[in-house]
Amino acid sequence: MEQDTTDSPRAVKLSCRNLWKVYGANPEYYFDAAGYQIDTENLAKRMRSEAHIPAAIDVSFDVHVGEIFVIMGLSGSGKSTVVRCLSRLVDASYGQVLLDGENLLDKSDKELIDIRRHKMGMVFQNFGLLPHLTVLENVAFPLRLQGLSQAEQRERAERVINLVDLTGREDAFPGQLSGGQQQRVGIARSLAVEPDVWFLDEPFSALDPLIRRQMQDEFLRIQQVLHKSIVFITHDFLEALRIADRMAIMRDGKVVQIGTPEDLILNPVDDYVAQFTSEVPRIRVLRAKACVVPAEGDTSAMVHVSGDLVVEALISELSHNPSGVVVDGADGQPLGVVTPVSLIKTLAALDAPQPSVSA
Ligand SMILES: Nc1ncnc2c1ncn2[C@@H]1O[C@H](COP(=O)(O)OP(=O)(O)OP(=O)(O)O)[C@@H](O)[C@H]1O
Repeated sequence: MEQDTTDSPRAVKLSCRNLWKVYGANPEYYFDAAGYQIDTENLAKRMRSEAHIPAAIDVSFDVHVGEIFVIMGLSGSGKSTVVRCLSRLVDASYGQVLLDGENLLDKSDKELIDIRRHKMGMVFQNFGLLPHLTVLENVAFPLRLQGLSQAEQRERAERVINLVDLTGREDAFPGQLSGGQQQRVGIARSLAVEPDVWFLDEPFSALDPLIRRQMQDEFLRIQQVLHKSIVFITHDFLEALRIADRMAIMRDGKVVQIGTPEDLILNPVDDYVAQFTSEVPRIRVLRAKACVVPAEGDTSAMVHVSGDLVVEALISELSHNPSGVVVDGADGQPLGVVTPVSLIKTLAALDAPQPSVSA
């Protein structure tokens, strides 16, 4: 059962409601105007037994304005299917995809082309550049489809090429660029249309680790400037941890948990989620407020730290203040204290061994 462990009041940009994508000869058979009559689990089971593949099963989540929403899951869990349904590159079998409150599944092909050209940006793992066009021409390509004048195409393309730090390479062909540079062109091209929502399907996974990290930094820098509403697929929890505001974990077509990376690490709903987060150093995620114990005795001489301080930095504070620190909440009121011993106990409890996932 999907669980959203966050409670964010931010405005919703894109909403996915009870979305199903079923591959097979006759997916419509399972749904009527009133929806479906049997429970989700049994319906998916029945589809599988009747030579259909339920690739997305009753998927629901919201992407807030300006948010980076990450989807993770093992191979075949349905991540790409969901994102393709959101952009209607494939048609969902059932459910709703609301962009600014309007259901994309009700739109005509013509309306959709327009929405995709003006409101959506997409970046894929294999870059998808046109080899016979230069960097400038590749980036300007969607603007040509929009019917912008040559001058406007050039002005906008140059602006986004500058944004991804490729100024000076406008006349190069994709084959003359490194993988990282090619993906920068892909990013620039998807941003040229000034999209409202931005879909990125494992955009950095073909890059080697060092370049990948640089591209993540670049991506975060661009997002700080542009504040797009983003759906980002990755296999890599450390990547998710760096970039996600919130994330969904998928398994066998279903969303099993939605939350901040910190929520997922600290409160995984099951072993599958716990397994994804097991490689993450807890001290980079855990915050002081999650480690407090009640104060005993006089704390007036103790240093105060913010409840949002990550434990990595808290350890450094404790090395200078071995009797402990007072941890304050967002309102400035003390939540409790952390001592070296209480912190070791908290971390030891979190690092208890997790059972492995087989899927
Ligand atoms: N065109 C298709 N026809 C039939 N089955 C499909 C089709 N596309 C995807 N599937 C199936 O749907 C399921 C979900 O696939 P999907 O590509 O969405 O997974 P994924 O989580 O994105 O995987 P990966 O991480 O390997 O890209 C898989 O079982 C896949 O075989």
